[in-house]
Amino acid sequence: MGSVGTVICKTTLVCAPLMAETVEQIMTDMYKAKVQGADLVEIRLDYIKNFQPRQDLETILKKKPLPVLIVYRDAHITAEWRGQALLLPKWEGGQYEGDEHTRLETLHTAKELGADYIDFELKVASNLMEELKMNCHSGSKVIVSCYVNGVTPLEEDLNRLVMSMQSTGADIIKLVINATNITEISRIFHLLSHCQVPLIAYSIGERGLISQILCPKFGGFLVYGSMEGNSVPGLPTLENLRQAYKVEDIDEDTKVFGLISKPVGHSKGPLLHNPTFRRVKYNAIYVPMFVDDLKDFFSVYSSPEFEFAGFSVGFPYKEAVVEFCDEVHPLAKAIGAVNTIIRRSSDGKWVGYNTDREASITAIEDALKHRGCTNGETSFDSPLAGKQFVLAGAGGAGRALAVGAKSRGARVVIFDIDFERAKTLAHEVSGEARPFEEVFNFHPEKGAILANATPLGMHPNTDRIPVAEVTLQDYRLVFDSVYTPRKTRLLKDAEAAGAIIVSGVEMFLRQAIGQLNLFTGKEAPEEFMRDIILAKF
Ligand SMILES: O=C1C[C@@](O)(C(=O)O)C[C@@H](O)[C@@H]1O
Repeated sequence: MGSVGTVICKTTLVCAPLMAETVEQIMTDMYKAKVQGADLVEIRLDYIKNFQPRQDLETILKKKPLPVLIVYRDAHITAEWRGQALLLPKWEGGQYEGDEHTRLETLHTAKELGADYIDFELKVASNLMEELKMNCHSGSKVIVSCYVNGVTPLEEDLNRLVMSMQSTGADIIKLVINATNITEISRIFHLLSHCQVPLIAYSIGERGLISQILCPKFGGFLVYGSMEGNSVPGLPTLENLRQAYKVEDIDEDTKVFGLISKPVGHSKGPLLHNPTFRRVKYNAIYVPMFVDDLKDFFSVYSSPEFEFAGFSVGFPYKEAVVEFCDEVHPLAKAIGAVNTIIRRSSDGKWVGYNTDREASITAIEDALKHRGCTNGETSFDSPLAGKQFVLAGAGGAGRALAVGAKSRGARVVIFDIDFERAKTLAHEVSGEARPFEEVFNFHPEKGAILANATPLGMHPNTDRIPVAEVTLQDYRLVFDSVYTPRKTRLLKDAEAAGAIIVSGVEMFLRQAIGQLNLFTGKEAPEEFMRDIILAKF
């Protein structure tokens, strides 16, 4: 798709919205935004207290270290699109309570004083355009903006809306939606690829994040990034745009990979995969994809026009995603869970893999070996052989652990809140399922291994552990597949009880190494990836 559209902008700009209450603070923030990598700033005049239009604009525009986009939002502004009230999203919401004439006069003054861009809402733009164009001796560009806060219009309706915005004679168009499903973002990608005028188009919120990060691939005019310490909900930070995603390096040929999960914001995948792609000189980007419905997601994004090249699959989709793969690697099939999908370049088919199994089991084995817990005569025997392996959670991650432990000769005991699910998995690994109610009274064999594959312990449930604390002393090793936080409460308690502990970070790193090999077809730089993990966690 990136290749078929009319790509207007060669380089997408990064813009920091500033909402300070004093002109002094705006000046300070402008310099900070520049240091943090912004190409321009959007200044919200309506946030300035005791605003003196001409005087304050002169101060701001005379000394600006970066190009400036001026916005002056009315507190009551709504626009009409097909009879539906269009309200502003919160961070874009206006503060100005005065009369409309003064507001528009102020925007004209900003233009006259040399603001680089001025934003007019669609509702007022049509009447103003003639006047603005006649008065075009200043170099300011006019942005005509519109915010759709209700249901995202269908593609034809969005096209019509963009055309009506275009017909105002705007230099640049800005359209903001509030997507309730990631599939709605595909409409933004279409618009960005095909619009004849420079376009700023994105959705706010967690489901909309990809519209912002991938905007350079589809030729968007600018992307917003919030400043450090000033983060705006639903916007990426300047730091992430510049350092993790390096949006300046994204072009229409950049391959898109993403993590399909819900929730997704906790993942450290983008911080690990993106620098690694650059390290191995692979033109790709890895983004969080907040997915509500796998069927909808694949029905829209399987289309080759979006050029999505592969996915990591996280909680809670590792088992359900199997049916959306055209082929599944035998190992993943045996596990019944997929955490990696790639689009095979020869035929465009989705092929599913599992890199969790080896990642988790080798992390546990290496920790045991490191502490001298070998088993059997030769170093080829797994230290897990013959051990009791107690597993909490029989979902996607639990399946990988159970099948892995069984392959190493361990005896698996499974707890899951869903007893049927525990029984099914136990049957597959010739293990034993126990009702969840028993988990807090369950006393393992001395020297057993405990693995948590439930989300307990992960934010926001950081205080919870999946077994009774008193039983922890019986375990030789405790593993937690949760990796945010690095040391969960389970691991802290287990360490205090004398067990060897293995953090989910180790599994996370190893599964990502396996994924990177599959994503790029190149050998993953393991030391480089390990160093990132050490620095970022
Ligand atoms: O379990 C995990 C973690 C993960 O979901 C993440 O949070 O980045 C990514 C998955 O590939 C992996 O199997």
